[in-house]
Amino acid sequence: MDKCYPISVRLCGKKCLVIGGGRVAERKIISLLECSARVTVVSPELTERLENLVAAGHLVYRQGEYDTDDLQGVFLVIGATNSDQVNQKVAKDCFERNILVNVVDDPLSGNFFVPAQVRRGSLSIAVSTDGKSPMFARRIREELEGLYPPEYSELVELVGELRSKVINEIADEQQKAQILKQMADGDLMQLLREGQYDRAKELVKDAYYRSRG
Ligand SMILES: C[C@@]1(CC(=O)O)C2=NC(=C\c3[nH]c(c(CCC(=O)O)c3CC(=O)O)Cc3[nH]c(c(CC(=O)O)c3CCC(=O)O)/C=C3\N/C(=C\2)[C@@H](CCC(=O)O)[C@]3(C)CC(=O)O)/[C@H]1CCC(=O)O
Ligand SMILES: NC(=O)c1ccc[n+]([C@@H]2O[C@H](COP(=O)([O-])OP(=O)(O)OC[C@H]3O[C@@H](n4cnc5c(N)ncnc54)[C@H](O)[C@@H]3O)[C@@H](O)[C@H]2O)c1
Repeated sequence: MDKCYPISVRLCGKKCLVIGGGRVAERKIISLLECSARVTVVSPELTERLENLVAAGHLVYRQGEYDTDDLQGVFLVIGATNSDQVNQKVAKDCFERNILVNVVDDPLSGNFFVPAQVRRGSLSIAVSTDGKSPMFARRIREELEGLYPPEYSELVELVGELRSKVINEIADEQQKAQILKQMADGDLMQLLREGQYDRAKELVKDAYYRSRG
């Protein structure tokens, strides 16, 4: 198979459609909602958690079986029914309309996979085996969770904030590049490996304030 092209897609406000309302659909819907997508689910029935999300107004529900008309104005689709035939039809309809589609029971019939991921605020680490072994992806994700604990979230925010300042405040291109490099240099990674998060933050701030005199 050809290599997949990894991207991070912004789904804020985008209309996403999930076909099927079972366990797998639930997992995918929750991660779409976390990315502020506008999600519609089409299924004869829903899990209890999905019912609660509908009742709370976080999710639009069309009760019934998949129909091609459901694809109108949709940016991304997940085919998550337990019927291979229905999932295949969803994939075919999406291909004809150039819509992004993920098929949960037959990876190669869609045009994207959903990777296992570690989220630390704006830092995301995605693991995919191109559908070859979801369990292997899960195991690697679990290992990465230990290597990149929640403290990384604050650090990434801090680096992002100071990076914007450097870009706005410093005109000299060479000096700019040098400070940005210092803000993420070898010592920083060593401190992080040792779990010294406060000292790591100080190092980043120092690199910035030294540059400002
Ligand atoms: C990463 C994660 C994200 C998510 O789903 O949101 C995800 N699967 C996860 C878990 C998981 N899935 C399965 C098991 C049971 C053990 C096993 O079978 O290995 C476990 C383990 C568990 O549950 O812990 C069963 C399974 N999965 C797929 C099939 C169909 C097939 O392979 O044909 C079957 C067999 C169904 C059956 O017939 O029973 C297919 C896909 N699953 C994918 C993603 C995509 C490929 C990702 C990649 O490139 O590696 C892909 C292609 C579709 C897609 O893009 O969604 C999530 C990690 C959660 C985490 O991080 O903990
Ligand atoms: N991608 C993954 O990570 C992964 C993991 C486990 C299983 N799977 C596969 O995913 C599929 C779904 O698994 P599940 O545990 O969520 O199944 P499930 O039986 O819990 O849910 C299936 C849902 O699809 C709905 N549905 C059936 N026909 C429909 C139609 N015509 N239109 C709309 N909705 C319809 C059902 O009402 C139900 O809500 C299975 O085929 C399973 O083999 C994938």
